[in-house]
Amino acid sequence: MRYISTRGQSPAQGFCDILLGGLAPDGGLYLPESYPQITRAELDAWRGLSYADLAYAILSKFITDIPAGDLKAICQKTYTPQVYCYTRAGSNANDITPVTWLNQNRLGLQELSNGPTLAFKDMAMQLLGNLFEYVLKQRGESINILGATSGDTGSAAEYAMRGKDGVTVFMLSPDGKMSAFQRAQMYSLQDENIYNLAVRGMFDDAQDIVKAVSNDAAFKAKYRIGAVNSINWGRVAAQIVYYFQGYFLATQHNDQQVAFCVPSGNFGNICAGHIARQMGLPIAKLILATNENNVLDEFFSTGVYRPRGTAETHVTSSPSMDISKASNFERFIFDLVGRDAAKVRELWAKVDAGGAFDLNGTPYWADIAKYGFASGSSTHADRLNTIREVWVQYQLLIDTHTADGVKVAQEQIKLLPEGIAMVVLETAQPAKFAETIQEAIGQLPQPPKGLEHLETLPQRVEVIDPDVNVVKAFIQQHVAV
Ligand SMILES: Cc1ncc(COP(=O)(O)O)c(C=O)c1O
Ligand SMILES: N[C@@H](CCOP(=O)(O)O)C(=O)O
Repeated sequence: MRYISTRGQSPAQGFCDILLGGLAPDGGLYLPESYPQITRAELDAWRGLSYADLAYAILSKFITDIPAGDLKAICQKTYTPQVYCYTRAGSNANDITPVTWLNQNRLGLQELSNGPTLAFKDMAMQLLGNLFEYVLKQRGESINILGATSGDTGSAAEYAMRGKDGVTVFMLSPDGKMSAFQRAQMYSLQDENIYNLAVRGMFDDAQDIVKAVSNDAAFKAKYRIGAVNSINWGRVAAQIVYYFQGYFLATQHNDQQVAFCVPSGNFGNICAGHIARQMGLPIAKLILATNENNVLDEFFSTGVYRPRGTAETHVTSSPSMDISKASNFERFIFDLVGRDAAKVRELWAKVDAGGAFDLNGTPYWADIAKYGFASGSSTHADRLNTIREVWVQYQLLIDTHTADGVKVAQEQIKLLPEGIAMVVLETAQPAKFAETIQEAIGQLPQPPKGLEHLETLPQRVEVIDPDVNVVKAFIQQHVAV
């Protein structure tokens, strides 16, 4: 399998090369030359596989430059109930991402946050850590990861990479915008290969810095800069797997369809759902849920994509989705415009200059329905109501991001044909957002065993201005060349 850039001006490369490289040299994002198509016989054969075997079956279609035995061993090592151990009481830990039904097999929650940092990022990041280690060892190389987080990618990456030979992590986070638990998860790590930099700004400022560094070819090569955000195709590829698993757990046979509702910010999670659907997984609808930062809901409702600046980006109680410039959205638009890279370049010339684009009235917009998207958004009040309602009605505690998903799913389920189940992706555990949970139900969530004292540990973080040169200088000081 070869990978091409959404901007069309970089040579096609194999998986292991793009795994270490992140952004394409032309500033675009990598995608497979074409999506593998799943036959009905394959879908039938995959029903009932363990998560690790399913991951291997799917990922081996995308990763053709790692020997089959090695890739299988990496999947087996990654997807175990020991790694994904924070399962909800009563759920089957062997499913890795179990589905809990709220409403008679109609509305379900797929638990994606049972990994070490209690968010869905662990689903892909644990695999990425093992893939990095494998590829770097094969090549005798090292890598310096530069990432941006709004709360969950950072800790997931740091837990996946801590102590790994040849890997150093520089993680940018928005100063003061994450929850106390999220800050403690990252900043309490004392490992020598982990550096936390809190940027005076929002996530989008941090992500812009990551992209600017990645677009400086000479710096990137000299300091061996790699990516762990979902701009890295490896992240998206690994996320495809749980859509298949969710489908199998939510249905009895492969003639059925499922709708997924996905709490969204950077468009990485739902992008994986889009690709699963393009591969032939019977997904009736992909429903995108945003918080008050509703740029993506605006696009799917109007055809206008208008990323917003820091001043227009709200600090909300689902902070990991406080994103106004969704990097993965470019991958979807590449497909929507018929994989016309020149068109993507034209649209992103506007976006990169701080502008917007409007596809309404174009042939692309006329085609949008065939991709199966719907969308909605949620507010702080909605979030509190949803958390309270799910707690009172079902005795289940959900986090603030999942609550955004449940709120939108409840609106959209009315539009689905009977017999199609709606699965909301549960993207984090409530313990990460204790303050809002207390506001919603009047009591604090119970932190998982072993994590009760996390917030009392000493923290190590450097606060910096949102300036690419400051970040480059920091890397130069801490990396030997
Ligand atoms: C808990 C949680 N939910 C939802 C999202 C949104 O996912 P994505 O950015 O892939 O759209 C994030 C961050 O990405 C997150 O951390
Ligand atoms: N919500 C994310 C933001 C980064 O998203 P990514 O999936 O592109 O890494 C976070 O929690 O950090």
